[in-house]
Amino acid sequence: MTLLAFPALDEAPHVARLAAFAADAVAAGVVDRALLLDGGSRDGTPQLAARHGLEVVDARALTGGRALRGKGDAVAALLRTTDHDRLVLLDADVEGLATASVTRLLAALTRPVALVKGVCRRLDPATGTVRSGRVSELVARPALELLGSRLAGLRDPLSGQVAVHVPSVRDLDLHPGYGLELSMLLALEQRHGAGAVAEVDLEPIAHRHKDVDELAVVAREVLAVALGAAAARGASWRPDPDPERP
Ligand SMILES: O=c1ccn([C@@H]2O[C@H](COP(=O)(O)OP(=O)(O)O)[C@@H](O)[C@H]2O)c(=O)[nH]1
Ligand SMILES: O=C(O)[C@@H](COP(=O)(O)O)O[C@H]1O[C@H](CO)[C@@H](O)[C@H](O)[C@H]1O
Repeated sequence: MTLLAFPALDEAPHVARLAAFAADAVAAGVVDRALLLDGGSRDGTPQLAARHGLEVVDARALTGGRALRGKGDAVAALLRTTDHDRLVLLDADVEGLATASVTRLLAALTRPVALVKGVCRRLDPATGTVRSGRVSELVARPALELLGSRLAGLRDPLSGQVAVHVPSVRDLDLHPGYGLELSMLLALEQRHGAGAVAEVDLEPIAHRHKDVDELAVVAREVLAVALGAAAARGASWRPDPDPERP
């Protein structure tokens, strides 16, 4: 059984689109259930979703009322409590995807793959060019390279558009905030090898772009995961300082 969830914190402007997306995906039989995973919105997101007929799960109810520490905390709570064996996550603010994107993610979720990352090329409306996310380019991929991870070859390591095999990821040690994506990659690689992760191309997307101050918070949390992984490798581990240079 397959669940589609939109992790959302204060995403009211996107709710009508998400409700229509969810209805289409269920009607097409691509997923069995779809819901908005609310992380404690204060802008009326859950109420608006309910009015549009989109099921809402308050992530705080999944943690016994404990305050949430971020997206990773909400997603981990859903992973621990769902009885669906496949979960598709799509960021609530990402526009440009279609039901076919979900189909493509799920089609690649066959053993030994436990996590399929959707490559989300950002469409820059000003120039018409596409690129990956800034934290992916500047923090996550360099960190994966320095850690010697085979996953450094991923094109969009921090993509929030993913399909996962729930039993393979539900007890992984996941970062409670924006480090969720990198922590899931590294924990899966450690347990099952890099072959547990696959990537598929999705449509070019548009989403809200944080300014540098906001993005620094994301980068810090992603870096915290990388530093934790480095520490776990022990004193004998040394990064190759110039892995890319001739
Ligand atoms: O505490 C949080 C923070 C973010 N999000 C959601 O996680 C997704 C990705 O977050 P955001 O857009 O802030 O990250 P970005 O993609 O801009 O780095 C979005 O759907 C957010 O609404 C969440 O559910 N809980
Ligand atoms: O990669 C990134 O730099 C950020 C921001 O992307 P942009 O440079 O604003 O397109 O977005 C990603 O990282 C977040 C934190 O892990 C994820 O939650 C997003 O889904 C992902 O798109």
